[in-house]
Amino acid sequence: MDEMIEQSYGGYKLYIYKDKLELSSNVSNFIENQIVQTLKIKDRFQFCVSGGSTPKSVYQLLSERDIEWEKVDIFLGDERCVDPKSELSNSLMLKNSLLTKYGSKAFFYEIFSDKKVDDNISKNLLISKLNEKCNGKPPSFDLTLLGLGDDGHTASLFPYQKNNNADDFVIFNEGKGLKRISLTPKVLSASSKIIFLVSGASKQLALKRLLDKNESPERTPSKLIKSSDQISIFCDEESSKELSI
Ligand SMILES: O=C(O)[C@H](O)[C@@H](O)[C@H](O)[C@H](O)COP(=O)(O)O
Repeated sequence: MDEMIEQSYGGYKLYIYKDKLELSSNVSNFIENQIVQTLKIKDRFQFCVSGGSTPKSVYQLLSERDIEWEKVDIFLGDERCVDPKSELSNSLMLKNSLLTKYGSKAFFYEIFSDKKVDDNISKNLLISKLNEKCNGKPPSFDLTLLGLGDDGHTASLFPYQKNNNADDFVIFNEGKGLKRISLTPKVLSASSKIIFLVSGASKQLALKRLLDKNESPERTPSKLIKSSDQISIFCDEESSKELSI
C-alpha cells in the first residue's frame, strides 16, 4: 500500500497521495473496485465522468483493466459546446483515453455528435438518455467523478452563475470563455458515490475553500454537490498544501 494521509472534514473524506502518479493509480484502483463490486449486485454500472485534463491518466489506466466494460454506461458531467473533433471537446478526450482498449466496450453517451441540433434538443435528448439508463428521479449514477477548477467550479457550474442550482437536470452555462452544458447539483448529488479528483498547486485555494464550512457556494460552486454519504476527495500533496493537516 502506498503512503497516504486520510482525514475527515465534515461531509468530506480527504485522501492525500504523494504525487499525481500515486494519485492516478489509486483512484483507478478505487474506480475499478467500485465497478466490479457493484456489478455483483446490479446488471449495469452508471458512471458519470468529468472532463478537463486531470483525470486523463486515471482514464488511461482504467481502460487497461479487463473488467465487464460492456455493462458500464458512461456519461459526462459536463461538455464544452464545441465541435466534437475540437481538442477542447471532453468527449474527444474520453475517446482517446477511457474509451480505448478494454474501455472501448463501454456504452458512452456523446452529448454533441456530428449532427447540429439546437440547445433544447441536446438537453432533452440527454435527459431522456439519463432517464433510460439510470434509476431514480433524479436519475442516479453509481459513481460520479468530479474535477475541481482553480476558481472552485465543478462540472460546468461556475462562480456566481445564477442557474447553477436550477431546479432542472441539465443547464447551459458560460465558463472560462466557453459555452457549456452541465448536469446540475440535483443530478450529481443523487449519485450513490461522489468523488473529486484534485491535483497540482493551482488547486490549493479552491480545495481549501471547498473544505471550509463557511465558504459560499456562489463563489465555490463545487460546494453545491452534496451527499448523504461522505464525499471522497482524492488529491496529491501539492494541491493540499494550504490545508492545516
Ligand atoms: O469541462 C471541464 O472543464 C470540466 O469538466 C471541469 O469541471 C474540470 O473538471 C475542471 O475544470 C478541472 O479541470 P482540470 O482537470 O483541467 O484542471
